[in-house]
Amino acid sequence: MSKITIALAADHAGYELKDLLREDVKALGFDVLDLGTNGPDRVDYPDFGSALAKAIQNGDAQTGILVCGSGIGISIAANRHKGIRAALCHDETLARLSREHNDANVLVLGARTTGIEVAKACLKTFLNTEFSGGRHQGRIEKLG
Ligand SMILES: O=C(CO)[C@H](O)[C@H](O)[C@H](O)COP(=O)(O)O
Repeated sequence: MSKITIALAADHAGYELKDLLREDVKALGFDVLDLGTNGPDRVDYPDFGSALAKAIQNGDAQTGILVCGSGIGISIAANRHKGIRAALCHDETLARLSREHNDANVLVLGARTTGIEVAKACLKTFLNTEFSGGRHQGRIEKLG
């Protein structure tokens, strides 16, 4: 069976946290698709949120991690794409619920709002939590 690929992307505000999380993703045994950005030069978060959403839509990755300054702009960008359920999470409870109830396929973090240890905990919980299905399944389907 082929390994699950996790795509990561960030803007200039989020690339350092993205790079830290990339190592955690690898350590958990997943393949990684890093879509940048890779330095502090200013870039536009819609470009990176959209690139990651397209990578999931076309099957290059099954799950995504997005980071911008607040997490808000890059969430909006990703969620404009059909089939993408990007969840901006500020703690482990939200990361768990985003998987159990919303079957989120993209975890979004704000590098300027969330500390490194909380971000790492959110990542681990997100990747280790299954969708609960049941009453939540029909709600997911209504999202399109
Ligand atoms: O947080 C963001 C969008 O919601 C982005 O990271 C932007 O960088 C943020 O809007 C701040 O922009 P700046 O160019 O870094 O001042």
